[in-house]
Amino acid sequence: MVDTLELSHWIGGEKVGAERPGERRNPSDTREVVARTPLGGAAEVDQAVAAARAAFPGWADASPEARSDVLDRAGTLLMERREVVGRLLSREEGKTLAEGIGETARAARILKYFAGEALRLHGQNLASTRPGVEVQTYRQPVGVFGLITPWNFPIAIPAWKIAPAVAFGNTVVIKPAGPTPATAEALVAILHEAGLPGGVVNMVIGDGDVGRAIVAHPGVDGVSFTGSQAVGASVAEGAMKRQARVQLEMGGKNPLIVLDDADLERAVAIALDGSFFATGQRCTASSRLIVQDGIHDRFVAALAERVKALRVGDALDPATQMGPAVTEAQRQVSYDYIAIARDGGGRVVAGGERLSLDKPGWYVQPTLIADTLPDARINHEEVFGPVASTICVASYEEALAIANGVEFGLSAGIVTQSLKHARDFQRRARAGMTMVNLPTAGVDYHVPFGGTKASSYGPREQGFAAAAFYTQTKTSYSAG
Ligand SMILES: NC(=O)C1=CN([C@@H]2O[C@H](COP(=O)(O)OP(=O)(O)OC[C@H]3O[C@@H](n4cnc5c(N)ncnc54)[C@H](OP(=O)(O)O)[C@@H]3O)[C@@H](O)[C@H]2O)C=CC1
Ligand SMILES: O=C(O)CCC(=O)C(=O)O
Repeated sequence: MVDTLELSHWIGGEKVGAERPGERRNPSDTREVVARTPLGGAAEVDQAVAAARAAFPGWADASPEARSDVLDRAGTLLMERREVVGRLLSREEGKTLAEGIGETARAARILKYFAGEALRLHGQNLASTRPGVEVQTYRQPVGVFGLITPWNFPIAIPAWKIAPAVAFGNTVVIKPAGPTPATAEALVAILHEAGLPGGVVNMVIGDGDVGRAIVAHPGVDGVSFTGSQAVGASVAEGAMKRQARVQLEMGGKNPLIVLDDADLERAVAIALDGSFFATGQRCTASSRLIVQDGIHDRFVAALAERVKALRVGDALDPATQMGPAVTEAQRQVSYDYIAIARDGGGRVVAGGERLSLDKPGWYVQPTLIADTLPDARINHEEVFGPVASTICVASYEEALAIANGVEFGLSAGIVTQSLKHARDFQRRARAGMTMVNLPTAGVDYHVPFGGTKASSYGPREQGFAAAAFYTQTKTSYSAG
């Protein structure tokens, strides 16, 4: 039997919350309790915001080098422990061990990247329009940020919100997603072990009420949220009502276009990765495969074979290629959309049935549905599970119009050997990120991340773009 972790909130550098009525079960084997958790509410958010406010002046005035050193040490510790933390992540979230360890290493690199960015924050020196006057711009910390994170990247997303916030001198209150508090706590504990002063990063574990209390709190100067569009809209409304900064990363209905001239094997490998890795639970997942008629039948047949061959199983089993859904509810969403696609005329060519393994877990068959129509529900609503549909088209122009014809616009991909079509797609795809001969999912950490239309709102996240959200500009005029 494996250990059950006893989790705590982190407030002012202390572990708080001795009562632990909440529990998180292992989605690969629901008999196993991964963690017992406190369930915070408005009172804990109040305490956490007070701690963050108290820590803010000292942290904002700390030398960039001191802030950089903490992030660098935390990155080193996390990288050293990536196997242990990655294992916890996979036990808690259900992605495969390779994916869990890979995500943990990615979080460690994000911490180290922002250790560098802390030292590179810069302003501008300009000539004034008036003689004898100088103008300078500075980037200064904003204050306290509320960070509300989802379960699907339980360490990378907290890392890419916490790291820029603290690198640039802010303090934070983070609310991790209900299903994945233990992985988030591992990150917060490592930051403290690396020397982060108490109160700079506070964490309150709980449900949506904790998120609501953060959004409404007058002591929170900005909110960064990743999750569903419905909750994102309410977060934006609440934050804007009191003029707090807000940044939202929400869903996708990401298209992957496969043109006739694509290399078949390569196209199939790209679709398999984009649609099914991480159990399809990525906002960047390829859920619409838009395939030109000359390659369509061969592509569907070859992809169906690869999907059927995917080994679904316990996330910790090294032979597993796809872990379970994160929760029973999320598994049900996949089942529901398979039924919706069938009702809409789709033909299931792989998966589509309920899946029982030798242990109780929230397993779901990876499912490929062919012959769907561009305006069918399955091609407009985010599934967030291992379910992809194909749409057959006659031309590149038709494919592009369908790719752009949804309310989301996060990531969009094309597989082709035509430079002309690849370049045109990069220009005309209405998405925040375009991928040529690459899966729609799987992004770098040092460049901007985000979408258009209903996928994102506010300044971009990650990489050098993060400074726009986590700093404010001061313009200073001086005359000699
Ligand atoms: N773009 C992306 O990366 C992601 C998109 N999604 C999409 O969202 C769907 C549902 O996933 P889910 O995790 O439930 O997403 P939610 O939007 O419900 O949750 C995201 C985060 O917001 C919190 N939250 C919930 N309600 C509120 C509220 N009223 N105010 C403030 N914070 C709140 C959640 O807490 P708690 O977990 O405790 O409820 C969680 O920490 C998925 O099927 C998928 O379509 C999900 C994850 C990531
Ligand atoms: O595709 C990626 O690497 C990132 C995906 C992501 O951020 C998400 O699913 O929330």
